[in-house]
Amino acid sequence: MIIDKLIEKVDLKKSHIVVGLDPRIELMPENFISKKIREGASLSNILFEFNKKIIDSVYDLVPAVKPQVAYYEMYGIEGMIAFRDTIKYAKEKGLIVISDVKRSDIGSTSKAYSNAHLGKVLFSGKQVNDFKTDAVTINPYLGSDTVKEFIEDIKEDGGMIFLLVKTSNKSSGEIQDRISNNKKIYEYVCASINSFADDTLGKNNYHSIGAVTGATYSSELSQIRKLIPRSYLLVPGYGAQGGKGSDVVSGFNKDGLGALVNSSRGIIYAFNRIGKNIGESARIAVKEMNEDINLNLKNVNKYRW
Ligand SMILES: O=C(O)c1cc(=O)[nH]c(=O)n1[C@@H]1O[C@H](COP(=O)(O)O)[C@@H](O)[C@H]1O
Repeated sequence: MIIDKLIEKVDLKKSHIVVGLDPRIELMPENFISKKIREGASLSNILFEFNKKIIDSVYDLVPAVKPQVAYYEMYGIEGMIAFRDTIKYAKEKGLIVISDVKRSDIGSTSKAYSNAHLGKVLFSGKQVNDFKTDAVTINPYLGSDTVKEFIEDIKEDGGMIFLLVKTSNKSSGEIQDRISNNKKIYEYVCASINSFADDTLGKNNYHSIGAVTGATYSSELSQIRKLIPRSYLLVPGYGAQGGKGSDVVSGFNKDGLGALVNSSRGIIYAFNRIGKNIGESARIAVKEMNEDINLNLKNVNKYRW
């Protein structure tokens, strides 16, 4: 099961970090782009090579990466080639890949999304789902029938899903914090996560249905941690969105596990702040972030190692 492999890698690397692979041509160093263009590189190759520099510099320090599909879709077919190649390469380097696709639709279409990213699609005896990954993000606000399609695939194949619970953006409260029958809407999502989780418990006592909860809402993070104690939390919002180590510790359990903290821009574009090349800067940024989170976990007696 991916959840157990994930925890194994967290322990091996002593890190709770997910590096977000959100490539944007206009944010990459000009000399990197112009060199690639001179060499005749395709757009997909430029995007992939950028990600490869990051992966090569951090794969021994972190358990997972998270490519957000929008940053590939916006570059058309070339972008999606880079998405496919990035997933494959990250897996080859021993990383867990969380594809941030935020999918969901009516049941039959959810099934197609699930096939695309977690399940199997055969044509003429060959697997053709190029984007097969370890875990995906899901938008649960369409209801349980849409989520169940993904759950069938993870039960069969061992993958993981992370349901959006309390997102990191400014207006996430407009709907997610609304109260109905004395409960916030996101609390209903937590209850549904607990009900979905049967039969997905791994050997480390965490199940395969995780939740996305932003670092930018620290007190909600702490509440959600208690509502879904056996779920792994994916916590974006560290760094570029203002989240700090002290904000994310409430997402962890007493066993020192239970949360993966994502940073994308703060790591992949760290060369702007650190002034070394893309890879070296990303490595320094990851080490700093690891130290920050681990130190804060020590302060609250949740440091595992
Ligand atoms: O599902 C996500 O990962 C996600 C959920 C959320 O509530 N907030 C959030 O920022 N994200 C994603 O996490 C990443 C954050 O990027 P940075 O702000 O650059 O670290 C982006 O890929 C976002 O799409």
